[in-house]
Order: sequence, then structure tokens, then C-alpha cells
Amino acid sequence: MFRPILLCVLTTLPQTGPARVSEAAQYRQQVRQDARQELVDLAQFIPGLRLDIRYATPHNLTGQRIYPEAAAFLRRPVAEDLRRVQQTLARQGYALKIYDAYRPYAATVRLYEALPDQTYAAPPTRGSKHNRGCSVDLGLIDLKTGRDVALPTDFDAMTPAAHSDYQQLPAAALRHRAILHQAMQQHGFRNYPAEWWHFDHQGWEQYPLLDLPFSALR
Ligand SMILES: C[C@@H](N)C(=O)N[C@H](C)C(=O)O
Ligand SMILES: [Zn+2]
Repeated sequence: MFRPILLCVLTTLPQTGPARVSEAAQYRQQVRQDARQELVDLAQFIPGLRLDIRYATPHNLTGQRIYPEAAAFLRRPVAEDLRRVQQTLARQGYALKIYDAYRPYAATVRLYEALPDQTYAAPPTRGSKHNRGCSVDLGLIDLKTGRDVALPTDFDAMTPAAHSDYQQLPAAALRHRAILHQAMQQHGFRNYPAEWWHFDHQGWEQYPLLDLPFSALR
């Protein structure tokens, strides 16, 4: 008998943490006003892209499945630049493999609970550039073999070898890291120095944090 009142109270409680878009209708309104805000489905937008979305599996730092489905979205200008990266890499015999892209804010909260270290996981007080649809985690595939190439570490290996200036690595890992970083930098992305696989797109400040599931973006 008290449930409707309780529901009313819960839905009118103010959000804690940073301001973020958590209503699909608000996101759609923002896209109508500014087409750059659209989160684009990378699997459809970038030919030859491989997805290995680790937070949709237990193979990530939490050991748990965080996402209910494997999907990769980025804001439209970010996706356009990533498509250019894919074209640049194809001329060198490589393709991109995506580990993570847009990440709902709720997932950032879970990751920080599992790894409360600001070097490796954005704190919920600030939110992640992944929550803005402006960061992407990725590696490389060899187009001839269709297999992963040697890179410094696995995704989300939070060790010194993950740092982008780490040098005690096999020559092939150093070479592939340099190829990836050069192509990303050429098209407007900046690497995060503690994680060789993480890149932020220039202009990320122009996009709000979001807390919408992938299913709300289609
Ligand atoms: C948790 C890790 N994959 C990651 O994305 N780290 C950066 C710093 C982030 O949380 O934005
Ligand atoms: Zn990342």
C-alpha cells in the first residue's frame, strides 16, 4: 500500500556524483540539437572492425560480466576519426580490435569499486571520458593472418609494462605499439600514458557524461 509513495520518493531523489544524462529522451533531444552528440554503432560504421568487448565477458579486471551485451559506440566525430585510423592501418596490413568504447557511468562505478586506483580507473566523482563516448580501448589484428599481433600486455593488465613508455619488451611489441600510437595520434586521438590501449579523442570536454545502456542507443 505504501509502494507508490516509495517509488515517487525514489524517482525524485537528486543524483549523486557528477552531472550526467541518464534519460534516453534527454539524449535523443541532445542529438536532435547537435548531430555530433550521436553515439554511433562502430560495428556498422567501420568496415573490418573486430570487437572483443571484455566488459561483456568475465575476462576483465573485475572477473565479472559488467555489460549485458557486447557493443561499441562512440560520438559521431570520434567514430569518423576512428574510421580514418582503420583506413590508415589497412594500408600497413593491420585492422583495429576494440576492447571498449562508450561505457555507461554505472560501469565506471563498478570498475572503480573493483580497482580504486585513479591511475588505472577513473573515479566516479569525476567520471571517465569513456562515459562521454570519447575514449576507446583497442589493439591490432594482422590482416594476413586474422590474428592478434604482439603488443606489450593483455588489455587491462595494470602493470608497469602497460605504461606507454615501457621499453623492456620484445621488438615486435614495441613496433606494433608504435604503429598503433602513430595512427591514432595522426587522426586526433591522444594516448593515456598508463595504458598503451587507451585513447581519448580531442574535444572530449564538449560531450556530457552518460549513463544509458547500449540498448537505449539503438
Ligand atoms: C578501467 C580501465 N579500462 C580504464 O578505462 N581506465 C581509464 C583511466 C578510465 O576509467 O577512464
Ligand atoms: Zn580506456
